[in-house]
Amino acid sequence: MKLKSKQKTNEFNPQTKALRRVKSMGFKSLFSRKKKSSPSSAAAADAPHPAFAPTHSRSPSFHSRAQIAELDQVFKKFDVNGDGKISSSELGAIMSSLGQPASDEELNGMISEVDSDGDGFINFKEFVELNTKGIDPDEALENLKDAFSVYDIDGNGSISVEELYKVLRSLGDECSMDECRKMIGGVDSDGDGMINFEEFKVMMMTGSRYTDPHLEGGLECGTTMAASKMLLASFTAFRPLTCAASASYPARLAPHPPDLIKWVRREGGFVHEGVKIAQDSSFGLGLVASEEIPKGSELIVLPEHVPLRFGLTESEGGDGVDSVLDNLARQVPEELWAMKLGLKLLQERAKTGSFWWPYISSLPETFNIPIFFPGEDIKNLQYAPLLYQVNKRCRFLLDFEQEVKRALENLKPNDHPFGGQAVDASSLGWAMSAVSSRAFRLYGRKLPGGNYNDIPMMLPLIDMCNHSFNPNAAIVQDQDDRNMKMLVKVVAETEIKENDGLVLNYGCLNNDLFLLDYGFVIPSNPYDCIELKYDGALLDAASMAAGVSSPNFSAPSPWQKEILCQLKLDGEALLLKVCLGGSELVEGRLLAALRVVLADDKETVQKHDLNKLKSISAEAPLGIANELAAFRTVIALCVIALGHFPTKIMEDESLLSKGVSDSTQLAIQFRIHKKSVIIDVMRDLTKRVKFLASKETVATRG
Ligand SMILES: C[S@@+](CC[C@H](N)C(=O)[O-])C[C@H]1O[C@@H](n2cnc3c(N)ncnc32)[C@H](O)[C@@H]1O
Repeated sequence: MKLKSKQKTNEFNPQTKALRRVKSMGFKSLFSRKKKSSPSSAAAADAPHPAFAPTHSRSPSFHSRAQIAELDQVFKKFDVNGDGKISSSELGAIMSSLGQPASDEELNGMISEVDSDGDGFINFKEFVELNTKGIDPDEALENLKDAFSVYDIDGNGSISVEELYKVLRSLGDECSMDECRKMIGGVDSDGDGMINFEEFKVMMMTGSRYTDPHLEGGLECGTTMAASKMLLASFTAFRPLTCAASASYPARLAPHPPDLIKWVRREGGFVHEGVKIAQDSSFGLGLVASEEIPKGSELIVLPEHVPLRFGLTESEGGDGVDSVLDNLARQVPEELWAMKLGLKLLQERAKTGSFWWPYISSLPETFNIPIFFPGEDIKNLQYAPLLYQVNKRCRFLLDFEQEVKRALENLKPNDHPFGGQAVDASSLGWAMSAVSSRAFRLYGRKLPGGNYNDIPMMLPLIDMCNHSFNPNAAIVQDQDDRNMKMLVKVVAETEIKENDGLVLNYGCLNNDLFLLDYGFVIPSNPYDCIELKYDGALLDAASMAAGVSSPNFSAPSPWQKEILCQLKLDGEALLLKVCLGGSELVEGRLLAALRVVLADDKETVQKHDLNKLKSISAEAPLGIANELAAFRTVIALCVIALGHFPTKIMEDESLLSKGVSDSTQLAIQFRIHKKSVIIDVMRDLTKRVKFLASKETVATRG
C-alpha cells in the first residue's frame, strides 16, 4: 500500500531551509532576508538602504539610529581583524558557527553576490544593505522565533535574566547579572522581569521601547545593547551539553519542552486528534488515547525530514554530517551503532537553532541504565554476562572520550562539530543511551536492486510510545512514489479504548538487552534466558550430580566430537555460549550435544537429522533413558547456576521491600528475574522428567 503524502514541503524547517538557501542563494540568505517577488518590491529591494538614502526607504523599522548601531556592533564582531570589512575567511567562520560550513568556492560566490564595489570584501555599507532590504515579514518572524529560542533555554516562552546571562557568557561576553537585568528592564514592557516573544520582537525589529515614544537615552541604550548582543548571540550561540537538574519527573532537558504534537503537525506531519502525551505512573511519559480509536487508524505520520538520522547527504534527503563526525563514527564498533547516531544527536543538542531542538529539549536528561549505575549496583546485578557487557560499554565510552578529545583538539573553533564544547564520556553516554532507548532501525531509501538499507532513526513523538509484548500499535513505513519520500507512520493494530496507552513492541528481547538499552526489565519475560558456557568439565559434574554414570563431556569420542563440531561446540568455529530459558527452554545446540554425548550408540544417533536432535519437541529421539539423562543434567546445571548468585530470591525481595534507590531496585529486579528463569526451566524440565519416568516405568513393566 502506498501512502498519499500529507506533507507539502519542508515549510516550517528553518534550519534546512536556511541551509538550502545558503547553498543555493548565497550570502544574503545567511541573514535570512528574502527579496519580495513582486516587481515593485523587487525594485524597492534594490534601492539603497535608508541610512544612506532615506527617501527610498520601504523599511521604516530599519531607519533607527539604534538599528544601525546594532548592525555596527554585529559587523564589528564578524570583522575579526577589525579592518572594516568582512573577508571570505571571516565569513567562513560565521558560516561554521552557524553549523553550515561552506567551501571556498561557496564563500566567494556569497561575497560576490553582495559585494557591490567589487573589492572582494563586504564593507559596512554592503552589510547594512544586505540586512535591511527586501524583508519578507513572514520569514523575518520565523527567524526571530529561531533567535528567541536560543535564549529561551528552558523553552517556557520567556527569557529570564539568568538565561540571558548564561547565553551571553557562553559566548565569551563578560556581562554581569546586573547588566543583563538592565538589558531586560529596557525591553520588559509588561514588567514581569522577563522578555516574552512580543517584547523580543519589538526589540529586535525596532531597537527601541515600544510603549514609550519619548525614550530616555539610558533606556534606549539598554535596549540597543540587548538587541545587538542577542542578534549576535542568535548567530553564534550554542546549546550547552550539560544541563541543570530539572524539578519535574521524568526530568527532561528543558523543564517545559514545547508541545511535540503541535511541532509534528507544524512540520507537515499528522497526529490523530485522539492521541495525547501523558504521564504514565511507571513508564515515564507515554502516548494515550483520549477517545476510542478504531483498528487500522493512522495515529502518527512523520514526514521524511523529521526523523533524526546519521549521515544522509543532502541529496539523499538528509542534512549531511561533517567529516569530523564521520571519522569518529567510523571508530564505533557496529554493535554499538547507537553511538554513531548519538554523535549526531549530540551535535544537534549543541547547535543553536537546531531544527530538532523542540524534540531534543523533550528528551530525558538522564537514563537509568547500567552504564550510569553506581559501581555497587553494577555488582548488584550478580550476573556475569551482563557485567561483561556493562564493563565493555563503559570501557568503550572512556576510550572513545579520548578519541573524541584527540579529534577535536586541533580543530579550528568553527570546524568544531559540538560548537566548541568539550565532550566527555558522560555526554557520550547520554547520547548513546538516548539513541539505544529510543531509536528504531527502519528502512532507509529503496536501493536500485529493490532492497532497502537499514537505518537507525530517532522518531520524534513516536518514541513516546512505551513497550508491550502485546502492542496495540505498530510502525509502518511507506514510500510516496511521487516524491520518493519515506513516511514513518504509527497505525492502530487493534481497537484502542479511551485512556489506553499506545504501546509498541520494541522487540522480542531478553532482560539483558532491555536493561542495557532501555533501563527497564520485564517480569516473566518469555524471551528472557540465562547464558552459560559450554564446558565439558562442568557438564560432567552436572551429569554426575544428576546420577548419570561416567559421562564423557570432557572426552567425547571422535564421532561425538564430529557432531559437536557441527554444533560449533568443538573444533575451530567455536561458539561456546549457550542459553537456557526463553522460547526454546534449552538451546537446541546444547540439547543436541547432551543427547549425543550421553548416547553410546553411534548408529542410533546417526539415524537422526541434527535438527531433530536439537528440538525439545522431538520426543526422546535417542530413547527415554537418554532423554532423562539429558534433562536431569540440565536440571543439575540449573542448580549450579543458581548457586552462583550470592543471594536468594527471598533475600532480594526483602531488600526491595525495605526501599532502595532506583538503580539498586532495577539491579535487584534484574537478578530476581534471572533466577526465576532458572527456576522456571527447572520446573518445566522436572515435569518432563516425571512424565518420561512414568512412561519408562510403563515400558519396563510392559
Ligand atoms: C522510547 S522511550 C518511551 C517514552 C518514555 N517513557 C519517555 O518518558 O520519554 C523508552 C523508555 O520508556 C520507558 N519504558 C517504555 N516501556 C516500558 C515498559 N514496558 N516498562 C518500563 N519502562 C518502559 C523506559 O524508560 C524506556 O527507556
